[in-house]
Amino acid sequence: MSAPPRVLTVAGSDSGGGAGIQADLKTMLALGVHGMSVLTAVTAQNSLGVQGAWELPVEAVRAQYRSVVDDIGVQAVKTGMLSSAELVEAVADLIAGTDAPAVVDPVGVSKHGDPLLAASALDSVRTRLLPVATVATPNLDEVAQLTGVRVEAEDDLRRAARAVLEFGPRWVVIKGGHLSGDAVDLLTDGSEEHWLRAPRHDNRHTHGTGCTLASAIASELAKDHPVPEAVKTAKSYVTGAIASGFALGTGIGPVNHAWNLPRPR
Ligand SMILES: Nc1ncnc2c1ncn2[C@@H]1O[C@H](COP(=O)(O)OP(=O)(O)O)[C@@H](O)[C@H]1O
Ligand SMILES: Cc1ncc(COP(=O)(O)OP(=O)(O)O)c(N)n1
Repeated sequence: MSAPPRVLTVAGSDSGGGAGIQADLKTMLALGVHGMSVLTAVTAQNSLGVQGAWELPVEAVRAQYRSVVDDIGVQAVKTGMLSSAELVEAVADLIAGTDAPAVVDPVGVSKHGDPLLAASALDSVRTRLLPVATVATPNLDEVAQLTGVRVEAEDDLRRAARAVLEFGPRWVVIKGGHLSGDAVDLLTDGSEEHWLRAPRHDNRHTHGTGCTLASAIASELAKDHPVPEAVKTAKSYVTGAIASGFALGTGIGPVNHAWNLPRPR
């Protein structure tokens, strides 16, 4: 049996299993690729928010990355919570030396408003990480933090995309998940535009949406699909996962990563 495409997530752990490394690996399994992980931080997290976060030393992050890439190899990399400027810069350098597409989810804060990136790391995201991204996937809060552009309506998405592209990613997906009405995202490389529209599901259990979309894009890129096709497939996957997100704990439950499998939960 031949090996499936290999995808590496460089991200933090969510003890509740809805976002972070756990969401990434579940997404990768559901989309038929071999998921691997470089842990950057550990969070104590549940349906109510983040109760604590601890960063790993930069040498532990580098060592995990080298172990995976030098022996097993990767067809795509995805980044999530990177926590500090030092980790952002180390990961940007590692990606720059890897011959594989990189999906950068510039995670800033969790859905509950808990910070997952130090304010002092924003400049490193702009100048070191975004330039090595094949696809960057900021949400509207991250767009505002990184560029100062405030998106209040679908009409603002194009301006937001241009502002992010100034930092050098090849493509950007501006996620309109925090607007009202249809869930509309804009994918563009500055010349092509793809508007990705899905019905908004009135389901409060949406923990992990951003991690899931970015990991799904990385999984499809690892299968050698072009960026627009990869993002469209990823959008359909995350939409299905949101439609069947379920209650866990007393707060916001996770999306359902298994919704597309032969025996969904
Ligand atoms: N209620 C919803 N119904 C359908 N799609 C949604 C909903 N909320 C978010 N999305 C979609 O989920 C993906 C992740 O977006 P978003 O939730 O904004 O990311 P993040 O988790 O980084 O804040 C996007 O494709 C967005 O359009
Ligand atoms: C460890 C960790 N990484 C990333 C996030 C943010 O995940 P996201 O998919 O944006 O989902 P929400 O937190 O917004 O529901 C996280 N919470 N934890």
